[in-house]
Amino acid sequence: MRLVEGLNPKQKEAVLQTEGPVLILAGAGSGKTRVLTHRIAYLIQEKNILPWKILAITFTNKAAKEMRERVDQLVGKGAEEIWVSTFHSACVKILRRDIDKIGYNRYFTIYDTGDQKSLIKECLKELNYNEKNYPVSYVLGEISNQKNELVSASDYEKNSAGDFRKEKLANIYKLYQKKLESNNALDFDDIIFKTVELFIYHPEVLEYYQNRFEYIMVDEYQDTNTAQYKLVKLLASKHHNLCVVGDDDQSIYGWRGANIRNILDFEKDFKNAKVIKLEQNYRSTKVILDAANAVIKNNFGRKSKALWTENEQGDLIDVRETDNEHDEAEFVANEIVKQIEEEGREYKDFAVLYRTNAQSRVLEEHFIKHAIPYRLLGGVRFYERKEIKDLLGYLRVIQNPSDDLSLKRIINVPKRGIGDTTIGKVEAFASDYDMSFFDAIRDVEIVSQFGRSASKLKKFADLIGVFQVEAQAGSVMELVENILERTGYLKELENENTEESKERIQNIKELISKAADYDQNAEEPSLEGFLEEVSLVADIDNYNEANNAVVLMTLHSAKGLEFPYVFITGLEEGIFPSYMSVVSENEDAVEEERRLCYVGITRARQKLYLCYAKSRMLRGLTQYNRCSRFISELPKDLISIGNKVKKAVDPLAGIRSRNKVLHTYTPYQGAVSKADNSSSENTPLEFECGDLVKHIKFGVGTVEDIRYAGADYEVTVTFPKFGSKKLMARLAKLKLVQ
Ligand SMILES: Nc1ncnc2c1ncn2[C@@H]1O[C@H](COP(=O)(O)OP(=O)(O)OP(=O)(O)O)[C@@H](O)[C@H]1O
Ligand SMILES: [Mg+2]
Repeated sequence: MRLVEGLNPKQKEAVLQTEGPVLILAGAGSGKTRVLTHRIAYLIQEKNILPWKILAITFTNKAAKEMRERVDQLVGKGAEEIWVSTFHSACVKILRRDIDKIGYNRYFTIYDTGDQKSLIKECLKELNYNEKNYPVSYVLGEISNQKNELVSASDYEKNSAGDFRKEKLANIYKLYQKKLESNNALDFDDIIFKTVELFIYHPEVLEYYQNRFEYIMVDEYQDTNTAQYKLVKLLASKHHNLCVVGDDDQSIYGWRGANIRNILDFEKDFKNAKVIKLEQNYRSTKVILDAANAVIKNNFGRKSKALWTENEQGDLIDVRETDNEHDEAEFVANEIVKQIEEEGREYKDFAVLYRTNAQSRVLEEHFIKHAIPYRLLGGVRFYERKEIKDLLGYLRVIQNPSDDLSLKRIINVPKRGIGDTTIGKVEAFASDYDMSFFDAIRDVEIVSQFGRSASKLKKFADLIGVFQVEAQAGSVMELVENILERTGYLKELENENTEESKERIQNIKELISKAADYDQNAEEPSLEGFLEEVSLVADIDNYNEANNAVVLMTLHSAKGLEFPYVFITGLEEGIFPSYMSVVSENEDAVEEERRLCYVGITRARQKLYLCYAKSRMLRGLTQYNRCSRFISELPKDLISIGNKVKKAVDPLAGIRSRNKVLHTYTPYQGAVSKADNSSSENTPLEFECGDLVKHIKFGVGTVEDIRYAGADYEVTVTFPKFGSKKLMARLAKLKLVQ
């Protein structure tokens, strides 16, 4: 059988065991993803299962695409009919068919974080709550947690009775949800939540999919949250042919609600589950694998696994200490150049990983200096740029005129003389009569009440009406070009003729080519399909292996990928493991960081570099951190300490002792006026507005305001549990949190 050739006996067993629940629990690089691909091919080719009866869930769209290509290679045609997608894409497909049953219509918009924030701000304003007491990101995080746990706004309200703060949060959650509904919009968490809701309230819909998906497979199962788990359970409860693969040691999304229990309790939840362990690693050298095992061994409460490999011993792990982040970046750049020149490597063989996106800037600078081509995943995303969001705003309104949020974004962009007062009036009217903004301005009689603005509103509504007709014709690219021209958006940017406007025009061109690309390649191109694709792209989806460039990304993004050479940078206490995990003294948080480290190490096939800097300037603050505990957990015989490491500090000595993070003070440049500063000998504070600080009793909070007050500063801090507090900075011993 060609399909199982080249698989080891355990992998073969996992492919052949097609019936009933199966858990493939295995360490990194043991071929889990490969097994899934072969399993799909086997089902189609050997078991004659129709491709459209198979559902495979992957973690990124990129992984989905790759899996489809691999299946294509293995079985030839038919692969396009398999549902291989992320949780979100699969659910959007399901919702587009039946969401009208739960009070939305199928042209719903998907809101990103920026949209969500705007909506929360509207809610706070309407409820008359102070943003300082209810910081937007905090509120959103809280709502997201609830949705991931399948707690609806009304359930949350019931649970919060008697708790003043929770009651307020419940009010925000309720209003936020009401607004989403009236805008016919879903946020990211809703996509899963609403699908589960649809299945529960409309068993006939569930039954349709239960019958359809005879075989279900889920990759990276350790990172599913409660809502996703419930979804899978519902879908699989008829045929029970559910195969999940995962590695508890690679669970790195606890902070996003992922529940490691889902994998550990699989055998309890699915009776007669067959558990298959894969123990041979095909990816990495012995040295790299031993290092990964040595680090993860320090976590408690894991299912023990013995990962081994037949691969060669390989190079020792290169541990580098540098003086600062620039030396670190310089080392990485030089090493890449050296490997390329001396070993005949290619740029795409290298990945540089870090804990937070902010660390990429210095690396980029040095790569540019050395003319090293690189691709950066993360940072400010293309679709979050103003001009792109404006254009998408138009597209969204054309597609879903109930989307008040997008409509308000574009109604006066470019300027067409519709001011805030008019917008306020229309909004009040629409809300009184429970209609959408667009319905109000589309109605001639209603519009006539708005005096001088009436004709402008009408003209705008007509323009959208024309675009709606044009959208039916199908070409998204033409629609985008028409919008740019007829609204005068492009002309305005051209007239501006600044560096910034030129860059915006470039971005717009990029959007046009994306639309063209979509028109050509989509099976059935439509505006709705284009918007969906745009909303669901993850950073990692933009990573293209064919590009010969070094890739820079966070450790989180690197999950599931592999590279011959891997650098992990910033291995310092307070950076990685993160400051929050170190100061919280919460062992679970440190263990999650350690799993992230395990993920990072196991991305490497041939050679691994671990870098740390004695000092690092990050977000305007210089820090002196000790070398990460993860380095000290490596056996000495696996590492070589490179030349640049100053032997004066033995990186392996005393690291396990409690680590201290030192910060140098940077002058505070916020609310204090110059006069105040010059008249004072006061030492500046180590934090400024927007920073996180820690208070012994209240915990971690956000600095909202700082005022100079004689020998000290009066600082206003909002704490998630305690609300807003005014504190004297030194007296209260506020400490900066990274
Ligand atoms: N039986 C095998 N023979 C040869 N190569 C294999 C075999 N099984 C897997 N590999 C290779 O090993 C590497 C790792 O496989 P894969 O990505 O499927 O592992 P994984 O368990 O999904 O890893 P991760 O935990 O990082 O997601 C890939 O390059 C794959 O092609
Ligand atoms: Mg995998």
